[in-house]
Amino acid sequence: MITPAIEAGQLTVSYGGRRVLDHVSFAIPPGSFVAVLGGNGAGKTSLFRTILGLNTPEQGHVLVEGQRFGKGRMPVGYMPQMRRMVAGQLSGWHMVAAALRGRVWGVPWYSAAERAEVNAALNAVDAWELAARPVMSLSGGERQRLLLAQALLDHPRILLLDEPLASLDPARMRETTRRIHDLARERGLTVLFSTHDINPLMGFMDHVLYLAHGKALLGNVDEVMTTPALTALYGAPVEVVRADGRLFVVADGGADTLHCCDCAEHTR
Ligand SMILES: Nc1ncnc2c1ncn2[C@@H]1O[C@H](COP(=O)(O)OP(=O)(O)OP(=O)(O)O)[C@@H](O)[C@H]1O
Repeated sequence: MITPAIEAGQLTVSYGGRRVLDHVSFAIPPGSFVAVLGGNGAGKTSLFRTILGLNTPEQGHVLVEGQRFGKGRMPVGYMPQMRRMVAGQLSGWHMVAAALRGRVWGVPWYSAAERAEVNAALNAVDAWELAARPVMSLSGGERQRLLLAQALLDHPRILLLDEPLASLDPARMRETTRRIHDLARERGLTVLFSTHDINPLMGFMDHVLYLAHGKALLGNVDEVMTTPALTALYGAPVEVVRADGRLFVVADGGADTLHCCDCAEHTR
């Protein structure tokens, strides 16, 4: 049997007794491109942080290529949500370089191999022109590219990307998704890609991992994005609507769009 890239077994994550993930189990096949969906507070970031070993599960486990985190070097690149990013006078190049493994903050010397690795990561996301610019002068989309370059350092086999489409306009969402998809296919990477809008990922993702009310459902788009499947997951009536070739998940009553088009670009 092929070892899953990521496997959760009865995974339970709580904060102060409040369960965010409640006995969640799934197995992500290696090399797959997975959209991680769910409304605000559904637990997407918590899941990523648990995979990275930054949260300790209350119960259950999560395995990366069959191992618990901390057992040897983990092949995982992480792109955090941009709102957690601290921008400053640092140039784009130095911001990416700061994420090199084993770097001591503030030490300005880089080996030739480290410089080559940073340059390669910047080139891979087409961000070479951002290398000399102060991060604080960059647009949201440009900062996203630097965060993605950071995640590519150290040759990961798995990428955890936390809302890489936040703050992008609709055309850029599609372009960014395509860039990540093509890069992942070229390198054989497994990608977990959290987003509030599934539509820019249409045609790119292999699976959807949908989180709601502490539970998770993994499958392909046609299995997960159905009214019965999501109603069962939420434990309350929701409707999956297709309109103009786009997918919407709407709570019963119509007013509350749970994800997709709750992003600023689509609610204006
Ligand atoms: N360190 C923490 N301490 C206490 N509660 C936390 C902590 N981290 C997250 N939470 C809570 O856990 C829940 C899940 O948060 P999480 O950030 O994982 O959700 P998310 O799906 O990524 O949300 P969003 O789409 O809004 O980014 C939220 O209610 C959040 O307030």
